[in-house]
Amino acid sequence: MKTLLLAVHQLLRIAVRCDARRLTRAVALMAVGFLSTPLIALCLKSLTTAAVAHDASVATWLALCTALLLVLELMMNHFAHLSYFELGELEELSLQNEVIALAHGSSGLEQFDSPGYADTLALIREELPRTRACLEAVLQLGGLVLQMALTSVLLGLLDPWLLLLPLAGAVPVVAGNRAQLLIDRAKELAAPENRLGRHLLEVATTQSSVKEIRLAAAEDVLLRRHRADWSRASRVVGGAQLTAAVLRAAGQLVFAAGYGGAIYLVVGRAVSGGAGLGDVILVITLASQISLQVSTALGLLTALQGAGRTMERLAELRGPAVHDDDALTDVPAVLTRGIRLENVSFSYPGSDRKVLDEVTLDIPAGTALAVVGENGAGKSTLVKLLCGLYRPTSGRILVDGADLAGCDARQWQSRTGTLFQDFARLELRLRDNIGIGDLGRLDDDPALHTALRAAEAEQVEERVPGGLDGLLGRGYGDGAELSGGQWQKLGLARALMRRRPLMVALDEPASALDATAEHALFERFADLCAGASAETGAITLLVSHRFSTVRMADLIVVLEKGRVSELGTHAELAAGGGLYAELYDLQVRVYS
Ligand SMILES: Nc1ncnc2c1ncn2[C@@H]1O[C@H](COP(=O)(O)OP(=O)(O)OP(=O)(O)O)[C@@H](O)[C@H]1O
Repeated sequence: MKTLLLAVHQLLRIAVRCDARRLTRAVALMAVGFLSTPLIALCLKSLTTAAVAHDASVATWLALCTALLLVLELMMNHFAHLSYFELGELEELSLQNEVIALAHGSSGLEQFDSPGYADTLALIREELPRTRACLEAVLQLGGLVLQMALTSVLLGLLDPWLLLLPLAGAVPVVAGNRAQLLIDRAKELAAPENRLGRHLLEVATTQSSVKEIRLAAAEDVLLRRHRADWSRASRVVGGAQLTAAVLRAAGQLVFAAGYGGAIYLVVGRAVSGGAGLGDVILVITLASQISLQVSTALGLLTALQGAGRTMERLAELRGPAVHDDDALTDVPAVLTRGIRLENVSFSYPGSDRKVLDEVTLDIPAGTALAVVGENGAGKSTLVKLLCGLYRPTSGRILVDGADLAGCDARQWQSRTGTLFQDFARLELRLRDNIGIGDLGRLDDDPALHTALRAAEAEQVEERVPGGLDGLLGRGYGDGAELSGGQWQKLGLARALMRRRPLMVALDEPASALDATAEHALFERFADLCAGASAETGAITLLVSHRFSTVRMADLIVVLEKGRVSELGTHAELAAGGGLYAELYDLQVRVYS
């Protein structure tokens, strides 16, 4: 019941916010349409009585009234639909906007590491299109309540015992409600299997993975796993569906008994002379209407119960608001001292394993710092912490002496340009791919071209029909397909769009580039870093496994199992005989 009321409240609230006048018109039209139905039964009763009494003129008027009410019953819902169907679409849009806002409501990423959060988000995404029809369900349910109230009055006036009939009608509604709860709970239990099933389907059918799956002939393995996951999920949901069907049938049996009892009562009174033929017609008509009302209400409640669950899930997403609400300090306009990591340790949410362990590191303003280390050493994690996407589990990150945890993270992020190792391939216009790096300059073609040049990506633009306004990828349209290296260059151009950055962090920016492109990129890049450093004292952070690039940095830090094992210039570390020297020698030998 709470879930249902939540759905009704939220859907009406959003509709009022979207267009209160249109909603009022729809409610009025629906009310007229729904109230017509029991009035038809009343007219039929009087019509029968007039006909039995051979009163032709009253019978004629009543026949006209019945016809008019029938027209109202049929037409009002149709006109109401014209008012509320667009409202339903606006509701869905408003909820979609809220989901996007919630997913990005925090500057951090912690919530995305929780499997519960992922499940909730996946379920909401799946259910949202269904909310479009839910405003109609709320209005119809309101109409049914009015209809039921008028029906009860008419039955009660005839015989107070007949008031039991609408009560019997409530039994299948309550049973249906319970049944739906059982199904919802089962769906939640099966959510992880369903999520895995959907993911396997995606893995097996998306272009990026399909070639390797085919070469490995792994489709059978995936199919078997997919089938096993779905059948585990459907066993859980199937069991609940069966119990729910039994519950619903029991509720409907109670109503059928009430229906038979009411007709038996009024026919018995007619036989004994206590009621007229018109009364029998009234009860039979109203009882049939109640039967229809009950089955309609069951369908509507099911839809609204689902919408209520979606609203509850949205409330869950609103719940874990992540640490953006404290009094925040501004980030400095320019870096004078630099960034200091002070005993920084970090474990990902839900894990005790320290990915970074007591890292202490001074990065003076204007420094180009390279971070090296073996796979899994914690390099990308360090970048994410420096971007304010995660907070250290313990220790502090100081930006010119101010704790990053106390700074306005969004402001800090707006002063950092970052290319992640798993950079986004935005299957949108070329312009969006770069312009998202500085939304204020999305339509500033010269700025976009400068970023493209800086990332050595001018040729990518030439390759895209329509240039900056051309579509990339086949996500939703027939866009240009790019190579991995070309996508990476766009990611870099995006990172370089930031104006007056305080930190530019590039995580493996050349992993998909050929040697010539890499060399050209770093020559251009060194100039850019020098410019940014002179302007704002910006720090450049480069994560790379390629020592030809790393050696150009002012300072190099080596991470080993989340700890700083070496720190110095290339010359110092190469002569130091540690892991850096070992990896550097190995790479020089391999390439020579
Ligand atoms: N979102 C996450 N949740 C839990 N653990 C994670 C997450 N991301 C990374 N890790 C773990 O943290 C450790 C460090 O990962 P990270 O990506 O920082 O390493 P890296 O040094 O950048 O490695 P590579 O050179 O392979 O890119 C790894 O053991 C990884 O499994």
